[in-house]
Amino acid sequence: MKQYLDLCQRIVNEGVWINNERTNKRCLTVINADLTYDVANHQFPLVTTRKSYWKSAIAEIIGYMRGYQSAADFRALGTKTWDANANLNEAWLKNPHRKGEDDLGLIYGALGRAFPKPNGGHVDLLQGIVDDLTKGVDNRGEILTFLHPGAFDLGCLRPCMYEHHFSLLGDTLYLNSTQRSCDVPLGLNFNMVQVYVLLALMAQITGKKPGKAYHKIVNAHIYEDQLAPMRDIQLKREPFAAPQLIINPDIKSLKDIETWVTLDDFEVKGYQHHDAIQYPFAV
Ligand SMILES: Nc1nc(=O)c2c([nH]1)NC[C@@H]1CN(c3ccc(C(=O)N[C@@H](CCC(=O)O)C(=O)O)cc3)CN21
Ligand SMILES: O=c1ccn([C@H]2C[C@H](O)[C@@H](COP(=O)(O)O)O2)c(=O)[nH]1
Repeated sequence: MKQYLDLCQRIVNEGVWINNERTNKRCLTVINADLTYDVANHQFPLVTTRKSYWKSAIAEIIGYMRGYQSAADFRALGTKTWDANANLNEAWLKNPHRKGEDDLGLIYGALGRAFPKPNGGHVDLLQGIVDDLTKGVDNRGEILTFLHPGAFDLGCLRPCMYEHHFSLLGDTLYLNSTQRSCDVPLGLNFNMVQVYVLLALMAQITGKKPGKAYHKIVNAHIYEDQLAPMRDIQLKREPFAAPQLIINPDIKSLKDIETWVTLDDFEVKGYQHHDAIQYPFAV
């Protein structure tokens, strides 16, 4: 939590105003931030200085692991966070590749679970990583990437957290996640949870111990209409102690995640938080 608040404060203190053409909003921006989550010691990085909708965050990462490409599937799992990008994003609505209501196109897991090969066919990157890690293999390239520059016009949004690199040291699993663009008040509140959960879940289904997760952010920003509530309300609050995330121990394979897992398989204990703050969302 402290590292999150430090980043927010750093943007307020040192950020540079950059005009963003896609959203037509100015963003107070810094370059480069490195966050670390101690998954081994259950340091769940949930924001406490406002109410965080952690179930939505977990629904997103499960949807990515399943290769979802429809906002309707994300809604069925328990989050409406992809509705605006599917159905209100002007550029995407005009894009001839959009297949109608709720279609997101080739985003995130739709690429990571069926990454097109230059010589034809696809590779399921996530399945390959799970198979290797289960056997104790780390080939120094256990990389789940959602980034395919040739597919940018085939999806509603380029992936923000675009790469997850898994590593084994003995039977301890590590994760390095990279994010190119980060909406710190809204997106990061979710992305921290997602990096933590991705390492915890991958360790659980491959029979490894979770170690640390390292989260690299390149462009970290606060949109102009989010600045006042962040600076004058959220940053004035004292954080509470970190809560605990409990994951159903019956989740034992990628198949389980693909077939029966729901948000009821995740529980947060001891979540003390300040009141909700509704931040504007830039489409
Ligand atoms: N501008 C922008 N910021 C983002 O963080 C973002 C995008 N666009 N587009 C793609 C996804 C969608 N994400 C989202 C979308 C909405 C919320 C949001 O509205 N969060 C509210 C309420 C969440 C709820 O009720 O479930 C929040 O207070 O956190 C968060 C992340 C993250 N990503
Ligand atoms: O997981 C996510 C997804 C999206 N975001 C934010 C970062 C930006 O504010 C927008 C994406 O806009 P681009 O113009 O494509 O950079 O969404 C996030 O923080 N986390």
